[in-house]
Amino acid sequence: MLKTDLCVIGAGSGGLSVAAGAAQMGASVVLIEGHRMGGDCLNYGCVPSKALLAAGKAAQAVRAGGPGVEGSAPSVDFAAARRHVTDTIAAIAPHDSQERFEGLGVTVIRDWARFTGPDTLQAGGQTIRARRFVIATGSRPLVPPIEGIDATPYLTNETIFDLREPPGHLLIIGGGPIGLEMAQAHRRLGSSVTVIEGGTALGREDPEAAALVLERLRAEGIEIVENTQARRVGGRTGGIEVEVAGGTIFVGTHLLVAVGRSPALDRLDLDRAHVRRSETGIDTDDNLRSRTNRRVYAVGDAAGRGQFTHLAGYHAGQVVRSALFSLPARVRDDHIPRVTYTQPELAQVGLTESQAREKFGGRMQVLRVAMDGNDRALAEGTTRGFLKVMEVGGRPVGATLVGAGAGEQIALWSMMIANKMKMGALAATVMPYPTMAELSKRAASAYFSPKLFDNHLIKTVVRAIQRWIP
Ligand SMILES: Cc1cc2nc3c(=O)[nH]c(=O)nc-3n(C[C@H](O)[C@H](O)[C@H](O)COP(=O)(O)OP(=O)(O)OC[C@H]3O[C@@H](n4cnc5c(N)ncnc54)[C@H](O)[C@@H]3O)c2cc1C
Ligand SMILES: NC(=O)c1ccc[n+]([C@@H]2O[C@H](COP(=O)([O-])OP(=O)(O)OC[C@H]3O[C@@H](n4cnc5c(N)ncnc54)[C@H](O)[C@@H]3O)[C@@H](O)[C@H]2O)c1
Repeated sequence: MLKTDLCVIGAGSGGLSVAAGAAQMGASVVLIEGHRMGGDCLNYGCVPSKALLAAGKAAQAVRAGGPGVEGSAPSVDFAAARRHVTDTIAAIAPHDSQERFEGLGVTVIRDWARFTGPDTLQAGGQTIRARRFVIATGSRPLVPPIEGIDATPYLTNETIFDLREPPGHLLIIGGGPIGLEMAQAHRRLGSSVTVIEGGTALGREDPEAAALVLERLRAEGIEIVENTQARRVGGRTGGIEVEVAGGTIFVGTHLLVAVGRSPALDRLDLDRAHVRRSETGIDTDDNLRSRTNRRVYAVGDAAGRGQFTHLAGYHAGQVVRSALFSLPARVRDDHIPRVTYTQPELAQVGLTESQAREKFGGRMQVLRVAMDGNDRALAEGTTRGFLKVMEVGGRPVGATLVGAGAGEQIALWSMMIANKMKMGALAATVMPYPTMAELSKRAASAYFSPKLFDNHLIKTVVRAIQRWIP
């Protein structure tokens, strides 16, 4: 019997952050991982996908050329691109390793954990009794019950990065962030790509911003069919068929299934711990605490409140605060950004325009700045894109950015919204010239300009003062 203050199940983005934080603050911590340290983000998610996208971006830069440089067909070394993926994972892995966590004083057990009671679980041949448990087991690719799927070879995010040869023609079911990031990376590295999307591709995003991304993907030669449900799949690697509603058959060499993810909870024997599930994950209150077993918390994808590494990290901070200090930790979600790392990038924080309109009606105004008015964008030749800021009562309630560097620039709006800052804070900030960051400053100017420049009273006062001063 191992007794501990905190037992964390899952060593991915959320679990590792909880374990590191709690151990460094003096709690005894047991961390249990059934598969790879680092979880999905490091091994099968964010890291390999961004590394492959970077390789695709390099190929595209050659293909497209640039100011004064004519484009030419790139010579793509797929094995080298794949090496970049594994090297990037290897470079980050020590940070998430068993050795590092043991160095922090954490007891690491490599096994699948399952509850045996409300305050006990079993892993690695041991029973662990803990004051508090944190379920950080992440999510798994959802495989829809499409006819023929069991008999057809398909890839998911867990296997696509293992391909040794570029797919000749990659068929992708699902036009969400996974589907589209993989579509662009593979297209740029030389594959033909068809995306089959049941609804609207990037359907959660601002439609105007999503349209810019889709336009670019299509211009690069990716076939994207929307409002088309995959109904049946068949064939074998090299000759895969996807039949859609209406009877059309798409033919390719490989199939990627990217239709969403479901929480990984089935191995846990939750019933034994009296931990109830919700539709999307563990049923938790605003402290991320199970409503049915107060010893148990959930973070990250397992909490069913969104699927992002930075969200898992935010959850971890809140849980450490609550579990170690018994402080209330109401989680928010209005300040959590998200970025789709296609080129152009699409970034969102807070409410989209339509959500803000629905919530605030006429009290909300949209401040819009186009990238083609930004001097740096003109110099770089990256003028497609825009920033939209949804403002209510002098404060941003949402921001949408599409274009080069959108993921970096959204950070400013995340800070504004997280800290409920007013537009004046941005107006008082001096941005270096020429940078894309000036785009955000322009949004603040767009807010203040009418108040200053279209104001009859100000004009009258200025004229009066000018008449009086020597
Ligand atoms: C292709 C792809 C690209 C992505 N890109 C991004 C991105 O760019 N930015 C971003 O923010 N997010 C991205 N995500 C999402 C991100 O990867 C997840 O939101 C994040 O990994 C969630 O962290 P987590 O700690 O909840 O779960 P995970 O990182 O999945 O970790 C859970 C861990 O728990 C272990 N586990 C499960 N059950 C048990 C058990 N019973 N006992 C012991 N161990 C167990 C698993 O083996 C796993 O290691 C991407 C996801 C995918 C699939
Ligand atoms: N850049 C990032 O931060 C990033 C990147 C990748 C993944 N993620 C996370 O992972 C999550 C999962 O991503 P995802 O793209 O798998 O899921 P998703 O839910 O975002 O998109 C899946 C898409 O598949 C479509 N679909 C479902 N069934 C279908 C069918 N039978 N035929 C055709 N289309 C069908 C849906 O309409 C939807 O548009 C994301 O929501 C995100 O939180 C984040």
